[in-house]
Amino acid sequence: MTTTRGLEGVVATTSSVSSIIDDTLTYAGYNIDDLAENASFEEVVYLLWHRKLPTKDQLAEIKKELAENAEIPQEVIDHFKSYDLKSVHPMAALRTAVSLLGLFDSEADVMDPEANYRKAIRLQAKLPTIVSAFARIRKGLEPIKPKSDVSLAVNFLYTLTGEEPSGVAVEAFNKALVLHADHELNASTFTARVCVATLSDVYSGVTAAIGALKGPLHGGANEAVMKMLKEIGDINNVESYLHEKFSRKEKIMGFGHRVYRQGDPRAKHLKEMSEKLTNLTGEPKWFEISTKIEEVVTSEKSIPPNVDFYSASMYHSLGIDHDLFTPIFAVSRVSGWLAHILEQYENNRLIRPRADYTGPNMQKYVPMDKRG
Ligand SMILES: CC(=O)SCCNC(=O)CCNC(=O)[C@H](O)C(C)(C)COP(=O)(O)OP(=O)(O)OC[C@H]1O[C@@H](n2cnc3c(N)ncnc32)[C@H](O)[C@@H]1OP(=O)(O)O
Ligand SMILES: O=C([O-])CC(=O)C(=O)O
Repeated sequence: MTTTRGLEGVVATTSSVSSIIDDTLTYAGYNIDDLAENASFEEVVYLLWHRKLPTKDQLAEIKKELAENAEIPQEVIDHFKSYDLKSVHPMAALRTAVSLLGLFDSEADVMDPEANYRKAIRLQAKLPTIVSAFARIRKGLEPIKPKSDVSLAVNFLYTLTGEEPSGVAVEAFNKALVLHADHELNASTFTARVCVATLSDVYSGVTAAIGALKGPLHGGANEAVMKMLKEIGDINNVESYLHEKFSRKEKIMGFGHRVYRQGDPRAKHLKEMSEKLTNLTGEPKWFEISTKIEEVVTSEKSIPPNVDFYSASMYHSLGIDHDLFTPIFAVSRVSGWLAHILEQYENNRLIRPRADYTGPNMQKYVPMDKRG
């Protein structure tokens, strides 16, 4: 048996949801640059789930369905309130809340395609509300009821802050949602597919995926980037900080990618937004530190930034708590997970690779009193 560590380069399934070919990312054949400039997040959700752009009526319908399903059960809110949330990471809270949500869905274990689509709508609609409710409850604030007639981007920012978001904030947030929505067979999507390939349910698949996204080698990197920016604190500290990291052979968060070689096509959009928003908020230093980091890491290590690098300073400029960056990634990526989960059910086969055993052989059972 030959082993491929980390399954690098292994093609584990076919998929028509998204593709990465020669460093170009497409959702159902539409280039990410095109979608980032032109599409609403709801259009992208529809595209990922149906592989075609919605008509005006179809878009109105999915927007209505998402807005109408955005409220979460009072029990989930009460559950959050029953914990001391100071030391709870919002990704752990989200993972638990999604699992809990399944208990309030009478269709949770109904496996027909229509029921699974309805669950996809409910999950996509409720994830933003879970994140904003958690963020408020841990500050001693009451959660805010989502509106039934606004976009998902508006609803998230509104239920987070209680204020009508500015046009600039909505535009930037919508674009970030579009850019994070899907990414072929990344670790969390693969996790979701492995889970539901046992014919487990949609809630289990999404719960498992959230767990995989949480780690700093995957979605958790955006929070880690902001931590690094704060540790550096001043543009004059960038080189010494990075050189110390290089000498300790530590990874620089927000750089590198398993698939992209020349660079992540999403990073330039986030870089543009980070520049604009950090200037608008009067804190250009976060952008300046970021570009200096990029300059040093690319010139000395030839490793380009990924999607998690400039999203950090961009979300910071929107006034979002740093540990909510990864949950926001999940708010967008759940659209991709759900597209892949539905695709997996359509043509399912159990996913079960092999392991090359490296332990001892021919061991004989030793009674307890003879063990050294
Ligand atoms: C949404 C996302 O998930 S995007 C990725 C988010 N994650 C991060 O930003 C964390 C930092 N980056 C990384 O850890 C990696 O680049 C990953 C996890 C993204 C990809 O990992 P892999 O494909 O397994 O690459 P691997 O870790 O083997 O790195 C290959 C080489 O590049 C180096 N390298 C890769 N990324 C980095 C980095 N960010 N900083 C410094 N060196 C790096 C490794 O040290 C290794 O060097 P070596 O061959 O001398 O040992
Ligand atoms: O594809 C990957 O390995 C990670 C990534 O960029 C993503 O999930 O967006």
